[in-house]
Amino acid sequence: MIIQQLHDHRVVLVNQDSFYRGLTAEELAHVQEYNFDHPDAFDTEQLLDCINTLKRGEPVQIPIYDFKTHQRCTDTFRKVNAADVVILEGILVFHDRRVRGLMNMKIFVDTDADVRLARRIRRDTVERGRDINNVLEQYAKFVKPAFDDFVLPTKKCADVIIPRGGDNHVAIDLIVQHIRTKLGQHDLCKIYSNVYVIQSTFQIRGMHTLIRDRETMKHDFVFYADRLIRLVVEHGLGHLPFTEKQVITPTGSVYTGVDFCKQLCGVSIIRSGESMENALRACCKGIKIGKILIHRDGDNGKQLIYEKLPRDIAERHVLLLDPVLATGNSAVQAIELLLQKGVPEARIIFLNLISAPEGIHVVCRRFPRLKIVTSEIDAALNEEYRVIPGMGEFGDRYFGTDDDGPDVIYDTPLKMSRHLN
Ligand SMILES: Nc1nc2c(ncn2[C@@H]2O[C@H](COP(=O)(O)OP(=O)(O)OP(=O)(O)O)[C@@H](O)[C@H]2O)c(=O)[nH]1
Ligand SMILES: O=P(O)(O)OC[C@H]1O[C@H](OP(=O)(O)OP(=O)(O)O)[C@H](O)[C@@H]1O
Ligand SMILES: O=c1cc[nH]c(=O)[nH]1
Repeated sequence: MIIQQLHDHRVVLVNQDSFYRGLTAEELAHVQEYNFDHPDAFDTEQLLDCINTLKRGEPVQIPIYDFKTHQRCTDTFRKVNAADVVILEGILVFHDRRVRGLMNMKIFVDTDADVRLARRIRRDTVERGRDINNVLEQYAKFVKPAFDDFVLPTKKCADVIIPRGGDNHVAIDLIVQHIRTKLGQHDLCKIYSNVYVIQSTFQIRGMHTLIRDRETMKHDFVFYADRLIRLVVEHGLGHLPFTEKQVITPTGSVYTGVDFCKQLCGVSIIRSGESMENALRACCKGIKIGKILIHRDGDNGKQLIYEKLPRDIAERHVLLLDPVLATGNSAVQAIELLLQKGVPEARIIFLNLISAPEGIHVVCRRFPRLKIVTSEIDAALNEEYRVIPGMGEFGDRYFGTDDDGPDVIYDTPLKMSRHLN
């Protein structure tokens, strides 16, 4: 049902059943004694191989198991293409810790025992050519004990437990929604749960097209950068905690809403970060704004030159402002300083227009509790540490210093030299 509703070629299904071992001649001779519900009945190593291959983005050949002959087809396989979402289903998929470790979301479908038995009788007599006595015997001897020993205990490993199985339309809708959201996200958001890319619209794409176009003049660059910055700031503020608040409307009715978070502070990384201050001030009346200046010297050398922050910054939620995240070096320096000043990592929201994947890896690995809010994640950094496709030097384009000869060349740029020369 999930796959039907998603109707998306980026979703594939893998059944644990396909990994049933074929029975040996000896086992076949005593098939009534064979326990098909024991974890050993599956080739879990092969299942692990297949899922790992799919997770690497490669297609796999999955065996085909015949429930009537208890054998695998020797010459045919089912090809499963590389996909963004792999749904693995089966009665014992949570038994092996290694298999569980490969899952991003674990769903346990909880159904009453009588429903399970009734379904099984119907299926095995109609689809698998068994008689009812045989089904009941197998149930009592193997299926029920195995459920108690191997299936039920794994219920606690699940992230979500769904009662009533396929009849639970609300649960299925929720799962489908969740997968759709994940499919719409950038790969880095799937890896790091603390990275948020604002939902793209054609308006946003249009603004990005303008600020990235090298033909765009300063006036338009500033106008569209400001519009995008305002959206990022509004989105970032949405990640602050809130408290519930009730007000009385002019009709005398109660409106239950929320109260904005207090104790905020903006911190801009000079110089480009200062372009984001107005948007923050426009949203948060009277907000205090601190400044940090970092000197970029060569590829790695970063030096803190200047900082001026509110004395009580440790008690505040900090909105760190810098429109470009490239190598992440400037951001790391600035965040380290905030942590030294006693700001808890989880209270820092880094607001950003364009991020390079390299910078996201660096910042997220080092500060997993901080949030990054950005409007687009670009493809990469080039060998000169410029964001590609990028928008060139943000600061020079925004502040109009991009036609001063050597200053536009990125080579070992010294932030300070631009400001002091
Ligand atoms: N008699 C018999 N039973 C088997 C054999 N292979 C698997 N089973 C039974 O089939 C069950 C697993 O099959 P599944 O089809 O995964 O069962 P399910 O997941 O509950 O239901 P489906 O939605 O129909 O797949 C186990 O409970 C086994 O008892 C077999 O070769 N012979
Ligand atoms: O992630 P990183 O590799 O550290 O690069 C990002 C930094 O580069 C830009 O500033 P720049 O040095 O160009 O100075 P500017 O703000 O004065 O333009 C940008 O505003 C960041 O601060
Ligand atoms: O491409 C880049 C990299 C760092 N800073 C910028 O402004 N642009």
